[in-house]
Amino acid sequence: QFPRQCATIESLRSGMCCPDYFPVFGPGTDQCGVSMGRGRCVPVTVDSRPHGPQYIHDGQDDREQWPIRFFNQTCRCNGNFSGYNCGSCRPGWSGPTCSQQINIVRRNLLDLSAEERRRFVNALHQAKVTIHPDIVITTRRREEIFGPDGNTPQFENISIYNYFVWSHYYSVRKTFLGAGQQSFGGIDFSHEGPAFVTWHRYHLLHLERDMQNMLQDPTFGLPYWNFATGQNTCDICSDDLMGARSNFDVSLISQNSIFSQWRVLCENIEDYETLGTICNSTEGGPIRRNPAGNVARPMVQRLPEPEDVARCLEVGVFDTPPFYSNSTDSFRNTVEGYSDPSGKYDPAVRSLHNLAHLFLNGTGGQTHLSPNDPIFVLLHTFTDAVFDEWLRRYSADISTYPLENAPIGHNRQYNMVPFWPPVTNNEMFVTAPENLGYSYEVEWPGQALHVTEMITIAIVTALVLVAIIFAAVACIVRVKKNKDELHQPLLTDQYQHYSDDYDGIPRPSQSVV
Ligand SMILES: O=C1C=c2cc(C(=O)O)[nH]c2=CC1=O
Repeated sequence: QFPRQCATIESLRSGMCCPDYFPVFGPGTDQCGVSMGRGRCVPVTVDSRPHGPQYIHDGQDDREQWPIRFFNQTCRCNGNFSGYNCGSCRPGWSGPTCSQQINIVRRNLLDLSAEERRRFVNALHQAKVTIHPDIVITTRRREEIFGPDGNTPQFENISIYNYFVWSHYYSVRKTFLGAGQQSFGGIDFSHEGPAFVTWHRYHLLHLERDMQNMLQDPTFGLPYWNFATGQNTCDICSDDLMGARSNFDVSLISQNSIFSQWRVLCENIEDYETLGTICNSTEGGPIRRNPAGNVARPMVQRLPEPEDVARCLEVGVFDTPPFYSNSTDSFRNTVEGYSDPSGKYDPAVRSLHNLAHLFLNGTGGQTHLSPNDPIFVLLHTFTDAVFDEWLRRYSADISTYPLENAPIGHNRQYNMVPFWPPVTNNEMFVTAPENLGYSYEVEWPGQALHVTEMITIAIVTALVLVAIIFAAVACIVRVKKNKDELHQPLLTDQYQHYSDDYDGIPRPSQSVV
């Protein structure tokens, strides 16, 4: 969450986190790359608009008005420069002066060749075991951050992938209210509100960027898992991808997969909640996964259908009051999966993103743990692809993204917790190819038909058919009649009489034809 350079007593005491970019003349001489015009150190801007009624313990949580409890000065970078010291480029830009535009393609995992699959799995594993070069995590709440002796800052190193896991945990952890008191759970900075899509978008961008740097490959793109194919099986759970099922334990991953060796972070949730501690980088047990195996909840033994995605994309309003998990006719609540795919809120329903999580039935289905299962990455890139398609179809209409009164952390201008440098939800509400330098190689299912539409189409088709039959019959009758007329004898009775009488001499009452 914070740059290693800022994890010091001095930095915390001063509230300033503006690391040098290229300090030729000693520490503090090139804060934010100021000497080369990359950026400068400025006060942090925080969202101080009111939040919704769900959170009732103002003043008690370090994540309020993020990141002001830790730092109040940060780098603001110029142009396309970006990052904690303005040493990197904004998404979509690369090169030494960040002037080259780039586009990363995120592809369907199942479309990757055998070699591409192998490289992706290896890259994930490398991220799991490589210490993050820039970021450290806090392992205590702010009031305990100076350590027991008041002089030992409570930060830890963490691997690149484990930082991805930890940042999700930190965004969903409960508010500690004191020893002996129950922690407060009505708080979540990344789910059940409009920031669901923006937060997870940034979360993925961060991992993708970290992996690009680790691999020294600026073209590396995260693939996606289309979890809405109409099949109710985990089609990416094979040993060349996310790992098959173990033959020895239905809820473990096969030993032929490297992911069977992964160990999960943030398991000791009861400890964190009762002791007021924070998950650290210590790993625990293996990933558990039992797709479609939750016999106690048959509703989550299936995956979403392609029509569910098509229908969800027809919900044209981004979010609706109360901007929470009970919002109805809200695209965000529909793709998140608390509403049915047509947008109607129903407390008994789990669809799209939520259904895919619950289908995994194990580590990937528990919010504080879910990113430990690498399927999380692929499930969320697909969810982000749906969000991006929505942004394209509705011209990124932000008018229904609330500026205030959304659940805490979800207002439009709120800095997403726990990222550094500060980045607002607003900044992720843009079409990805044009603004963030990546796009999805994906085909969307056709427009879904509602039952009423299907009935209307059936009735209209039937009426048209009846009309065609009538017209055809009328046509046949008319043709037949015309034919009959043509076959009339050329000399009628009347003509015969006339010709019988005709002697070649015209008379006033007779005429020659
Ligand atoms: O990891 C997650 C697990 C989830 C379970 C639900 C649910 O609807 O019960 N939602 C989830 C979101 C997650 O991110």
